[in-house]
Amino acid sequence: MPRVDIPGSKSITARALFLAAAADGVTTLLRPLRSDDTEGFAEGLTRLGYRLGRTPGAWQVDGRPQGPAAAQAEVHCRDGATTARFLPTLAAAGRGTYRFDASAQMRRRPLLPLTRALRDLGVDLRHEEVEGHHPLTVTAAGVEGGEVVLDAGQSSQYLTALLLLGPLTRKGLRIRVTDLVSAPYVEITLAMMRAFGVEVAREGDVFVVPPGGYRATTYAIEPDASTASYFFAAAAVTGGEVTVPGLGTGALQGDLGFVEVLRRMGAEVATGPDGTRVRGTGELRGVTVNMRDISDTMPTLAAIAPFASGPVRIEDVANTRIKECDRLEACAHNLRRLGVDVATGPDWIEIRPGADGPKGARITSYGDHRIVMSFAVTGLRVPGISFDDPGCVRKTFPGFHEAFADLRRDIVR
Ligand SMILES: O=C(O)C1=C[C@@H](OP(=O)(O)O)[C@@H](O)[C@H](O)C1
Ligand SMILES: C=C(OP(=O)(O)O)C(=O)O
Repeated sequence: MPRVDIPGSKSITARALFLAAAADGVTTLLRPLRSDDTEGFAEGLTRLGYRLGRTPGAWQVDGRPQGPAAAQAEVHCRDGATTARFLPTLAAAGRGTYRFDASAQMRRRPLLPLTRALRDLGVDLRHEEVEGHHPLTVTAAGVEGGEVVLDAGQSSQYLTALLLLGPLTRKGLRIRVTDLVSAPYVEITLAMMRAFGVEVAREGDVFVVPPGGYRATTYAIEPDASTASYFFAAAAVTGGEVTVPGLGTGALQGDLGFVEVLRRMGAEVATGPDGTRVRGTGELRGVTVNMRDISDTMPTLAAIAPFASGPVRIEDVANTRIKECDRLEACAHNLRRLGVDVATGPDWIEIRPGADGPKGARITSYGDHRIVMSFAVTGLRVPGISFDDPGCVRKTFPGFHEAFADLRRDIVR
């Protein structure tokens, strides 16, 4: 029965790099994710003047509580929203002039609520072309701190960026949050700040972050739960069994909650201290599910929905329209090409499986790793599925196609 070693979490690697760079001392990160997003994050730190030592299983970072060593830098954030939102925020704590640009895809994605909050805190930040989008320049002179109001209804990454900045400010931060999406990602942030010596207090909708900086440590990165969703889904649709070690009851990532959706649909799920196992039972029921907390797994569910015995309705996922692509439309377009009946609304998608089942088609990737990885799961049961841009998986899992081919050999009878 396949045990699948899933690469490290993108979200945890990005936060760990920020925290290690900001900490006093040398931090060792164990099992970091090596992918375009996290390599881009690490390269950005190097450009800002941080010293990183990298071997395949461990990265060492020389922390600088006073901020970037470089007085001037140009950083290209590639496609990574964590890079594009966290690094300008880190740079604001230093002294110098830092310019950030990103890929065409990332340039389209917003960050105005974050940059507005940084400006409210006194940071000199200019968008060069379109207000609230990359490219932008931060002319940094340290951050005093104080109270700030933030709308994180588009992205929790705005809140994570400010939380991570808090201990680097002179007075600390009080962040009043008016709306919040993807809330479990904030829990990851708080747990990791704790591991680097900072306890954030909560007073209703206010997050209180103390000043005083971070402590360097050795930090082990858990496997990526969003990546694991493709392997769990594969078990559910093929009647196979998949165990992912390292994602157990103590896991930090909300996306592990995707297995609860599979359980509701009929799969057998066992989560223990050391990992999670999913077994397909041959039954896959329709389901209505709110995915506001775990929306990176929306495409995974959409791609297996055609095999369900009834309609699958996914709700409260408006912000999937401002990810690597408009994921609701990308899923709908590709499902229709497979011959599946689909409807979408501003924040929902409903997939109505037909009697004939899906047929093969060339999937439009939209440069989105999750579209490719999700429809690869559909391809386990539908012959003739191919992709126009299979390589875009490099954003979070460059070895995905090889790992999935191994899984196919093991579980598809
Ligand atoms: O903080 C993070 O690491 C992430 C938060 C989520 O984004 P939003 O908060 O924008 O939904 C998630 O979709 C993304 O893949 C990673
Ligand atoms: C939305 C995603 O990435 P990010 O926002 O970090 O670019 C993702 O990985 O699905």
